Amino acid sequence: MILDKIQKENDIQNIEKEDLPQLAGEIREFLIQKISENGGHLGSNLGVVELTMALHLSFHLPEDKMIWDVGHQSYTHKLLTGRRDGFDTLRKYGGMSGFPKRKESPCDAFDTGHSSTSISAGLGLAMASQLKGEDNYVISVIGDGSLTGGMAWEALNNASRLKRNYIIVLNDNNMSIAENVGGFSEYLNQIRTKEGYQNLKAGVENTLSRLPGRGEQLIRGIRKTKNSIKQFFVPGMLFEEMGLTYLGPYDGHNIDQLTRAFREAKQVNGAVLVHVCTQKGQGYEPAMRHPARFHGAEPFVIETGLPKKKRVKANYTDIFSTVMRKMGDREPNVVAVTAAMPDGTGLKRFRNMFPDRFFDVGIAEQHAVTFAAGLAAAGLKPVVAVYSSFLQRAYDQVIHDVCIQNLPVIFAIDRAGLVGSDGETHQGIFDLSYMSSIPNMCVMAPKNKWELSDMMKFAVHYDGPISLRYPRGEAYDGLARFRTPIEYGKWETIYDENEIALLAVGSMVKTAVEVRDRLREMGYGCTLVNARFVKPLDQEMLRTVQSEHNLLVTMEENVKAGGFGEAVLEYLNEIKSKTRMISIALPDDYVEHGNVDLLKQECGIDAESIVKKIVIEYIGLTK
Ligand SMILES: Cc1ncc(C[n+]2csc(CCOP(=O)(O)OP(=O)(O)O)c2C)c(N)n1
Ligand SMILES: CC(=O)[C@@H](O)[C@H](O)COP(=O)(O)O
Ligand SMILES: [Mg+2]
Repeated sequence: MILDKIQKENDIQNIEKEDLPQLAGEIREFLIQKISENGGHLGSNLGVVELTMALHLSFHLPEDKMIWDVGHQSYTHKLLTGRRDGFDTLRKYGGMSGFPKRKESPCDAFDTGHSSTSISAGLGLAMASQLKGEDNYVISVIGDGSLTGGMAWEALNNASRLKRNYIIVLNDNNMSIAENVGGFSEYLNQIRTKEGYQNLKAGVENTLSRLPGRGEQLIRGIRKTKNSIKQFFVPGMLFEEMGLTYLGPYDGHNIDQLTRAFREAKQVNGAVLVHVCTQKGQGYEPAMRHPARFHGAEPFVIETGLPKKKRVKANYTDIFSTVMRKMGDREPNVVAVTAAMPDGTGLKRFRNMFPDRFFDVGIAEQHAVTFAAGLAAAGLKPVVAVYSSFLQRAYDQVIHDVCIQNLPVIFAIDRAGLVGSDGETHQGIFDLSYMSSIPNMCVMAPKNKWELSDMMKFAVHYDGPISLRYPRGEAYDGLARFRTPIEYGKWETIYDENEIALLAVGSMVKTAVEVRDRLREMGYGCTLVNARFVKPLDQEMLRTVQSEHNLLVTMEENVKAGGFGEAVLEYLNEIKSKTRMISIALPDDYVEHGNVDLLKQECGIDAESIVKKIVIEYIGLTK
């Protein structure tokens, strides 16, 4: 196998040119095999095999710096930098990350995970090299989807300042996770297809030739000053006018063409954009046919492309999806907004039924929030469905555009809590803190699948900003008989006893049920409160509960700092409570990738760890 010859970075440069296509084939086979076992981002990785090979043939690592936007497509890069064995533990606890990590390899120049950061980071690295007088190359690889993010354009706007070489590779596969959206995407689309380009060219020439007197002259002038009219009228024009050099478009599966392009790009003094066209899922039929499903795949059967495990129970996203569909029927003012995640957030069904009331704004969380604020200011009821970690981007928009004006925007925050194999960048562990810190924001979390539906119904009639968070994965279907109506700022008592009171938020109610069962087996009386509202707190209930128990235990799947436990503690302090409290929450740290149950154990928020902690504390209290 040619792949066996790749033991470390730059080894690819010793492979014979005629063996490169075979190497590409072996890499694809390897990736399909490993991702079918462990899950991972298949489509994007299959799409960039030749592009990554060409980059590694053209640059020298780790001196040259490659930054992978989002980083979900960095698997071939990992393979070519000596991390083949890591694929056995891909995205597992303690194993290799699915994203670039500086701590994993000196060849990973910058950590990524959230989109549209690579140009800013690359520009920073290039500018630093310029200041230090270094002569290495810096390359940012960004997808067409990630180029819908405003941050990428903020960086491009700055790139013309650079006086040394800096290469931006636009990997254009005409897809985000779902179809890419927006004007720029359509522009690329037109250029990419030969027909589109020909039409554009003909159109431009036509228009110019109709200009009285000077049209023909203008066309001749353009042809003279640029080596072809194509170069002038492709997106290059846009980039060139921004002070960048544009090269392309190139066939992203042709290693020869790509290496020649990079040779040319290296000659440019300043920022240069190399436009490369690839096919998502290249080389694996099911991934080419279903790019969204194979963007991030669960383990699957290679022959059929079908998932290895059949999902039996509904997850929270499914429940949200159904609620939205029904709400769309009943509430004509409800509109839905997503930042490039119609599949992941479950809005696809709403989109299909109410296309005019559905907005995919691209990977643009900040814009999504302010856009929703605009919709709300005009009397509509926008639901922004967004992953917890991606909403971090729009903190100021939530404050400045939604909450100061007290606008009725609903934030449906999916993937809130530990998400598992995507790791640090994607864990949704801050939203309770950042949403509760904002005046006017109401913060809720459902205990089970029915409560998510009830909360959405409550939210749609609530006149102000409101957020509800729910975790990735299977929806809890326990505690079905506890379905008291949602009342603003009121918690729900599920079990009422003495001694210890568990005050649990959202996903932690399920854990609290288990904790309570174990404590009761040990002979402790245990109250269980579903703290539905994190903000406002149910102060009335809290006052009563603290007076009737010896120990309060708050439980949340969120970092401790600024979370539910701190809010409760603050109130207890305010009323000069003497009742002892334990806060079960995530540590002041980033949580790496791995199985969620394992991560919970590591973080001490699983039932067993909680019981141990409570018992030690309680025995100490009652001695
Ligand atoms: C801020 C942010 N929002 C959403 C996502 C989820 N996300 C990951 S990859 C992706 C699509 C990226 O499209 P593109 O850059 O074209 O890469 P491709 O998958 O096509 O290779 C999205 C929306 C993210 N990682 N970061
Ligand atoms: C790379 C990225 O940001 C997404 O593809 C993310 O991995 C999706 O996560 P889910 O699998 O939870 O939808
Ligand atoms: Mg893309």
